[in-house]
Amino acid sequence: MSQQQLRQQYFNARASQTNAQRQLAAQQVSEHLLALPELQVPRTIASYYSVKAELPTAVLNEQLQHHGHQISLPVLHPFRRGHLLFLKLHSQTRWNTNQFGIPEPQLNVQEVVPIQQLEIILVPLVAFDAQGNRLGMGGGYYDRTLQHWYQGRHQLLPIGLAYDQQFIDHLPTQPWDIPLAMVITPSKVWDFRQ
Ligand SMILES: Nc1nc2c(c(=O)[nH]1)N(C=O)[C@@H](CNc1ccc(C(=O)N[C@@H](CCC(=O)O)C(=O)O)cc1)CN2
Ligand SMILES: Nc1ncnc2c1ncn2[C@@H]1O[C@H](COP(=O)(O)OP(=O)(O)OP(=O)(O)O)[C@@H](O)[C@H]1O
Repeated sequence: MSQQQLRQQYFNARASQTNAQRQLAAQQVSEHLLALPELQVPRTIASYYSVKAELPTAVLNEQLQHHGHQISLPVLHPFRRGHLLFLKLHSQTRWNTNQFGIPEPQLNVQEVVPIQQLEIILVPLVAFDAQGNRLGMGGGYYDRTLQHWYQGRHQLLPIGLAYDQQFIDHLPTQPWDIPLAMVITPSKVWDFRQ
């Protein structure tokens, strides 16, 4: 099956969840995440603003903040095409909608969190496999973000958030794909680190 056919199939799997299933799944994923040893001290975390059929992050982001973690959200880079910036989320955050219809904090250099400072990055995905490979929306945004992390040697834990139905045994990989360290679903915490 082609990458595009896989994306369509798993896009449909994600979309088939009812609202009640989505909220329950988000709560279960949130509990697994907050229980990780890595989150027992305050962390600098990049999350995402969920849209459409994605695993909802609104409650999760609030709970993370409530536990003392600093949350930032992705913003499409104004001139580096295909790249993301991460901006702090707080009660005064002003919002824009990007070209994909996704809300993002208004660009303000003072709110930018350099990738090198991020400790954990929560990644949306369409499908993931048993090696931690990820199929995304096809923009390559997270591949580019994680590549920065790979090249610098700083610690960053990329964690995918997903429904159980997004699992596939084996995804075809591309040379630029960088595997996730973990994926959290309602029923399981997948840890792909040795
Ligand atoms: N919530 C969320 N934020 C995110 C991502 C994501 O996947 N989810 N991204 C992950 O990279 C980045 C944005 N990348 C994107 C890349 C492509 C499309 C896209 O092709 N959208 C289709 C609509 C798909 C649909 O039918 O819902 C489009 O605009 O035609 C969207 C986001 C950064 N922020
Ligand atoms: N590190 C990189 N450097 C240059 N180009 C890249 C890099 N990563 C990805 N790309 C380009 O981005 C395009 C989309 O990649 P891919 O289909 O793997 O995206 P994705 O991981 O599904 O999307 P996203 O991360 O936005 O959710 C590819 O065609 C590739 O050319």
